[in-house]
Amino acid sequence: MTAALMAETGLDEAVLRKLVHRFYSRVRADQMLGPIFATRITDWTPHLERMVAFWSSVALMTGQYHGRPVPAHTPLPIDAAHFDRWLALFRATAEETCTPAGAAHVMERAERIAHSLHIAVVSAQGCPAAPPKLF
Ligand code: HEM
Repeated sequence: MTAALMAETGLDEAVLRKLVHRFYSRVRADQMLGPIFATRITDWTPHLERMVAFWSSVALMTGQYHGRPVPAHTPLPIDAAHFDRWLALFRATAEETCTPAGAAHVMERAERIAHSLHIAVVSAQGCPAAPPKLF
Protein backbone atom coordinates (compact mmCIF):
# COMPACT_ATOMS: atom_id res chain seq x y z
CA MET A 1 0.00 0.00 0.00
CA THR A 2 2.74 2.48 1.00
CA ALA A 3 4.80 1.62 -2.09
CA ALA A 4 1.76 2.13 -4.35
CA LEU A 5 0.98 5.51 -2.75
CA MET A 6 4.61 6.59 -3.16
CA ALA A 7 4.57 5.62 -6.83
CA GLU A 8 1.24 7.40 -7.48
CA THR A 9 2.08 10.63 -5.67
CA GLY A 10 5.87 11.01 -5.80
CA LEU A 11 5.78 11.43 -1.99
CA ASP A 12 8.35 9.79 0.29
CA GLU A 13 9.77 10.40 3.76
CA ALA A 14 12.29 12.97 2.49
CA VAL A 15 9.63 15.02 0.65
CA LEU A 16 7.27 14.89 3.66
CA ARG A 17 10.09 15.96 5.98
CA LYS A 18 10.84 18.95 3.74
CA LEU A 19 7.11 19.78 3.55
CA VAL A 20 6.70 19.72 7.34
CA HIS A 21 9.84 21.75 8.07
CA ARG A 22 9.06 24.41 5.42
CA PHE A 23 5.42 24.61 6.50
CA TYR A 24 6.22 25.21 10.19
CA SER A 25 8.84 27.84 9.26
CA ARG A 26 6.02 29.70 7.51
CA VAL A 27 3.63 29.10 10.41
CA ARG A 28 6.11 30.42 12.97
CA ALA A 29 6.60 33.62 10.93
CA ASP A 30 2.88 34.13 10.39
CA GLN A 31 1.18 36.98 12.27
CA MET A 32 -2.04 35.07 12.87
CA LEU A 33 -0.77 31.54 13.61
CA GLY A 34 2.76 32.18 14.91
CA PRO A 35 1.75 33.48 18.38
CA ILE A 36 -0.60 30.51 19.00
CA PHE A 37 2.24 28.04 18.42
CA ALA A 38 4.84 30.19 20.21
CA THR A 39 2.96 30.10 23.51
CA ARG A 40 2.56 26.28 23.39
CA ILE A 41 5.67 24.91 21.73
CA THR A 42 9.04 25.73 23.23
CA ASP A 43 11.01 22.77 21.89
CA TRP A 44 10.30 22.46 18.16
CA THR A 45 12.41 19.33 17.54
CA PRO A 46 9.89 16.81 19.00
CA HIS A 47 6.93 18.66 17.46
CA LEU A 48 8.49 18.51 13.98
CA GLU A 49 9.32 14.80 14.43
CA ARG A 50 5.72 14.13 15.51
CA MET A 51 4.39 16.02 12.49
CA VAL A 52 6.65 14.11 10.06
CA ALA A 53 5.31 10.85 11.57
CA PHE A 54 1.74 12.22 11.31
CA TRP A 55 2.09 13.07 7.61
CA SER A 56 3.83 9.78 6.90
CA SER A 57 0.84 7.97 8.42
CA VAL A 58 -1.78 10.17 6.77
CA ALA A 59 -0.26 10.41 3.28
CA LEU A 60 1.54 7.06 2.98
CA MET A 61 -0.29 4.91 5.56
CA THR A 62 2.94 3.92 7.34
CA GLY A 63 1.33 3.79 10.81
CA GLN A 64 4.12 5.89 12.34
CA TYR A 65 1.90 8.34 14.24
CA HIS A 66 0.16 7.36 17.48
CA GLY A 67 -0.98 10.70 18.93
CA ARG A 68 -4.38 12.29 19.53
CA PRO A 69 -4.88 15.44 17.44
CA VAL A 70 -8.36 16.38 18.71
CA PRO A 71 -7.51 17.10 22.39
CA ALA A 72 -4.41 19.02 21.22
CA HIS A 73 -6.66 21.51 19.39
CA THR A 74 -9.90 21.82 21.38
CA PRO A 75 -8.37 24.16 24.03
CA LEU A 76 -6.81 26.50 21.42
CA PRO A 77 -8.20 30.02 20.75
CA ILE A 78 -8.95 29.26 17.08
CA ASP A 79 -11.86 29.65 14.64
CA ALA A 80 -12.61 29.26 10.91
CA ALA A 81 -10.21 32.07 9.94
CA HIS A 82 -7.29 30.26 11.60
CA PHE A 83 -8.11 27.03 9.74
CA ASP A 84 -8.35 28.95 6.43
CA ARG A 85 -4.95 30.52 7.08
CA TRP A 86 -3.42 27.15 8.08
CA LEU A 87 -4.75 25.57 4.85
CA ALA A 88 -3.51 28.48 2.68
CA LEU A 89 0.04 28.17 4.09
CA PHE A 90 -0.05 24.39 3.80
CA ARG A 91 -1.23 24.60 0.15
CA ALA A 92 1.50 27.09 -0.80
CA THR A 93 4.14 24.85 0.82
CA ALA A 94 2.77 21.63 -0.72
CA GLU A 95 2.71 23.19 -4.20
CA GLU A 96 6.35 24.29 -3.98
CA THR A 97 7.58 21.03 -2.36
CA CYS A 98 5.63 18.16 -3.94
CA THR A 99 4.70 17.00 -7.42
CA PRO A 100 1.21 18.17 -8.53
CA ALA A 101 -0.18 14.70 -7.67
CA GLY A 102 1.59 14.75 -4.28
CA ALA A 103 0.28 18.25 -3.47
CA ALA A 104 -3.28 17.22 -4.41
CA HIS A 105 -2.96 14.09 -2.24
CA VAL A 106 -1.80 15.90 0.92
CA MET A 107 -4.25 18.80 0.38
CA GLU A 108 -7.23 16.48 0.11
CA ARG A 109 -6.27 14.94 3.46
CA ALA A 110 -5.38 18.29 5.11
CA GLU A 111 -8.78 19.74 4.15
CA ARG A 112 -10.65 16.72 5.49
CA ILE A 113 -8.74 16.71 8.80
CA ALA A 114 -9.02 20.52 9.19
CA HIS A 115 -12.79 20.20 8.73
CA SER A 116 -13.03 17.51 11.46
CA LEU A 117 -10.78 19.46 13.83
CA HIS A 118 -12.83 22.62 13.24
CA ILE A 119 -16.04 20.78 14.14
CA ALA A 120 -14.37 19.39 17.29
CA VAL A 121 -13.11 22.86 18.30
CA VAL A 122 -16.51 24.51 17.74
CA SER A 123 -18.33 21.83 19.73
CA ALA A 124 -15.79 22.04 22.58
CA GLN A 125 -16.15 25.84 22.67
CA GLY A 126 -19.94 25.42 22.90
CA CYS A 127 -19.70 22.94 25.77
CA PRO A 128 -17.80 24.48 28.69
CA ALA A 129 -16.26 21.87 31.01
CA ALA A 130 -18.19 23.14 34.01
CA PRO A 131 -22.01 23.33 33.87
CA PRO A 132 -23.43 26.86 34.23
CA LYS A 133 -24.31 28.03 37.75
CA LEU A 134 -28.06 28.53 37.93
CA PHE A 135 -28.18 30.31 41.30
C1 HEM B 1 -6.14 26.52 13.19
C2 HEM B 1 -5.09 25.88 12.79
C3 HEM B 1 -4.18 25.11 13.72
C4 HEM B 1 -3.49 25.54 14.81
C5 HEM B 1 -3.42 26.96 15.39
C6 HEM B 1 -2.79 24.39 15.37
C7 HEM B 1 -1.98 24.41 16.47
C8 HEM B 1 -1.38 23.32 17.05
C9 HEM B 1 -0.60 23.35 18.27
C10 HEM B 1 -0.32 24.61 19.11
C11 HEM B 1 -0.20 22.09 18.52
C12 HEM B 1 0.65 21.61 19.71
C13 HEM B 1 -0.25 21.21 20.84
C14 HEM B 1 0.56 20.78 22.05
O1 HEM B 1 1.50 19.98 21.90
O2 HEM B 1 0.23 21.25 23.14
C15 HEM B 1 -0.71 21.25 17.45
C16 HEM B 1 -0.50 19.90 17.36
C17 HEM B 1 -0.89 19.15 16.28
N1 HEM B 1 -1.55 19.59 15.15
FE1 HEM B 1 -2.33 21.43 14.87
N2 HEM B 1 -3.06 23.29 14.58
C18 HEM B 1 -3.90 23.68 13.58
C19 HEM B 1 -4.42 22.89 12.57
C20 HEM B 1 -4.04 21.59 12.33
C21 HEM B 1 -4.45 20.80 11.20
C22 HEM B 1 -5.38 21.30 10.08
C23 HEM B 1 -3.86 19.58 11.34
C24 HEM B 1 -3.91 18.36 10.45
C25 HEM B 1 -4.16 18.42 9.14
C26 HEM B 1 -3.09 19.61 12.58
C27 HEM B 1 -2.37 18.54 13.09
C28 HEM B 1 -1.75 18.51 14.32
C29 HEM B 1 -1.18 17.32 14.93
C30 HEM B 1 -1.16 15.92 14.35
C31 HEM B 1 -0.65 17.71 16.17
C32 HEM B 1 0.06 16.82 17.21
C33 HEM B 1 -0.98 16.30 18.21
C34 HEM B 1 -0.32 15.33 19.20
O3 HEM B 1 -0.09 14.17 18.82
O4 HEM B 1 -0.03 15.77 20.33
N3 HEM B 1 -3.22 20.84 13.14
N4 HEM B 1 -1.42 22.03 16.58
